[in-house]
Amino acid sequence: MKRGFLKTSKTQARPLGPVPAPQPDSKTWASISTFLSAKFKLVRTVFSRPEYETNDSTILAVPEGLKEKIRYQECDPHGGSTPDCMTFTTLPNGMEPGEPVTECFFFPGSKEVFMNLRGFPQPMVHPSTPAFRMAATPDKGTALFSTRKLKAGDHILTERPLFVGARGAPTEYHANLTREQNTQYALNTLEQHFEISFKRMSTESKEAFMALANSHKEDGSGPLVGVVRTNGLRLSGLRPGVKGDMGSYTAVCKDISRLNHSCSPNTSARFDMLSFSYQLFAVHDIAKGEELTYQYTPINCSAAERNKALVPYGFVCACTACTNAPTSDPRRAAIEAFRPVVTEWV
Ligand SMILES: C[S@@+](CC[C@H](N)C(=O)[O-])C[C@H]1O[C@@H](n2cnc3c(N)ncnc32)[C@H](O)[C@@H]1O
Repeated sequence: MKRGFLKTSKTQARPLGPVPAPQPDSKTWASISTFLSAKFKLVRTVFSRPEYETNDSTILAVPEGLKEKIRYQECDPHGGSTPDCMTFTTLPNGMEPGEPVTECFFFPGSKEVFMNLRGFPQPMVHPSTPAFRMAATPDKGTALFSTRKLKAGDHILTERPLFVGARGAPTEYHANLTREQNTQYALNTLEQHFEISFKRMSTESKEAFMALANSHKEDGSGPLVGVVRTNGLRLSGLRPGVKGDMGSYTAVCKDISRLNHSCSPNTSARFDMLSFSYQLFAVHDIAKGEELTYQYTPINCSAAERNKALVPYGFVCACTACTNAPTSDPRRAAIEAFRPVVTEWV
């Protein structure tokens, strides 16, 4: 899960929020909205991605973000696409009214990954007995709890995401703006793209989406970008020919996104392509009533490194591995040292 942000003094000191000029002149905004609603406008753009993965509270997009050039053609904000166009679409297609569907904001080629899957879409497979409930905690907001004793490997829940989208939107890079201003500009553009997907959601999905936590209220993120950054699970491998970070999307779920972080999580999620849904499994035996947890960051590093990575989520982890770092850190370092050997053999 790539998540949220921050109320640290460091962050608040960062001059991102009221940046003077990425609210460019009205002419520039007009050109963005023209771009979004354009039918035939051919715009050469650069891909500048707000840097979600930084381990500090800085969000940087450009100029390092000039990683990819996209050509837009006949972009239809109401859905549909051409082969080289960003796509706003609803998946799976052909669902009965009321069945869960996902609003998607895709790069070229991702929708086709699903449409070309033999047998797509398949029905979602749910666990035989419900295994979780959502409840408030005293100190960690809303959380999920097990409603029965679970064994490692047990299926806890299945759900289709509310939203799956690119983690950054193609934006124009303005040489006359500062790095921070371009970052803000990229965030604003991303918000506009997410708005298109949001408007396509059912009322129920909109309510569920906006009810999710937002730890990005003070860093220049718009309300939709804030929710996505706080709650998105990384979803990789959906961009043919694009590897690594640039090939991954973010997925926001009504229930799974309520899982709080632990450095010793007791669940793991997998995305099932054919049913376009996440399935959550227990990775340890779990007692009835125990909180279900998930890892937001890599966990085989030191407590200090983990908590640095968690800064964007706006909390300090108080799990036992963090509170017993002198004991836990060497153990995790030993596991990490051993891991490449295991990987080689499996
Ligand atoms: C994806 S949401 C998880 C669900 C969230 N608790 C809610 O109320 O919807 C991420 C946010 O939950 C909170 N959170 C998650 N794990 C936490 C933890 N271990 N300790 C304290 N707060 C946590 C943080 O506010 C974080 O930004």
